[in-house]
Amino acid sequence: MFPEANKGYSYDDCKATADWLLAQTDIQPRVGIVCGSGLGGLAEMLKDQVAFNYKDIPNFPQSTVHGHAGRLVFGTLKGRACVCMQGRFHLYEGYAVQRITLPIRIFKLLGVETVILTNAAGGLNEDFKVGDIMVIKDHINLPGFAGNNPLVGPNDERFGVRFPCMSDAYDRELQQLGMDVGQELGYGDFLKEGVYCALGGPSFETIAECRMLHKLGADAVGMSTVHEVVVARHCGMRVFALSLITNQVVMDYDSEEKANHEEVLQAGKQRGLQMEHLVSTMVTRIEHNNSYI
Ligand SMILES: O=P(O)(O)O[C@H]1O[C@H](CO)[C@@H](O)[C@H]1O
Ligand SMILES: Nc1nc2[nH]cnc2c(=O)[nH]1
Repeated sequence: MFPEANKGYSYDDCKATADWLLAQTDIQPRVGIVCGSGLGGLAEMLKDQVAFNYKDIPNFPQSTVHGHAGRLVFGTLKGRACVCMQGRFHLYEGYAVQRITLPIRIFKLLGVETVILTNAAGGLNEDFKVGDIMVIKDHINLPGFAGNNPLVGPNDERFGVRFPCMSDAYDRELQQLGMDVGQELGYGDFLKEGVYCALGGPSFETIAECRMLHKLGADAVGMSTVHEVVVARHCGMRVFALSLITNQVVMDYDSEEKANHEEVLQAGKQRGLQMEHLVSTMVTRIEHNNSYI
């Protein structure tokens, strides 16, 4: 049964990688961060860095997408111990969904309690503009509808239960904290909340697909994050996630606009600093026992 679903992704495989990492750093991270396309600058903010190239980490996949550096960085943000993925993995790179999410299980075994994810996404909500930052309140996992869920395969109870709840996937207190911190930083004009929908990619959406996703209740569309969130929640970590709206999707047959990865990276450059500031301020407000200050 499930011949491929557990190859290299077992509890013992994850533990071996986590132990290998812990043996090489004194930093015991409580917060794990995943950086989206063009948003890896956040990792540079970490002090006392101990960094690993993905290619040097046993059992780790490799980054293949421009804008994803492929480094795992341990360090501190204003004294809080963190680990940061400077580059994530996507279904369209050809990895099994269990492999894409392997680092999230490694986060858990490193002692991470809270996961913060960022991504670049297309805006479906007509009220959104390029450069808006969306606090994700929920998601639609379209690959999951078709059975492409990272929890497919034998369930290891050491990670979590067979049928995990997802109605509380995005921690409500952290969402509130994100909105409060955003307001404090003066980001009110471009801070939004909404539902993120993931597709497999790598092709961007057709006009009909965008119209359909909008009708389904999605505010932003991308090709990542939801798999990581499912795995993080399965093993009991709290989740906070942000989308940077890097482009407005095309909904109109008269439009000449064409989505492309360069504009996605460009928007990341323009709003990257504020995203980094929002995330780093949040980190300083999360206590190690997962309450907030
Ligand atoms: O979700 P992240 O990794 O931010 O990347 C987003 O940007 C890329 C498309 O430009 C896709 O990979 C999409 O998912
Ligand atoms: N699927 C998808 N991913 C994105 N990532 C950044 N922009 C987009 C978009 O418009 N569609």
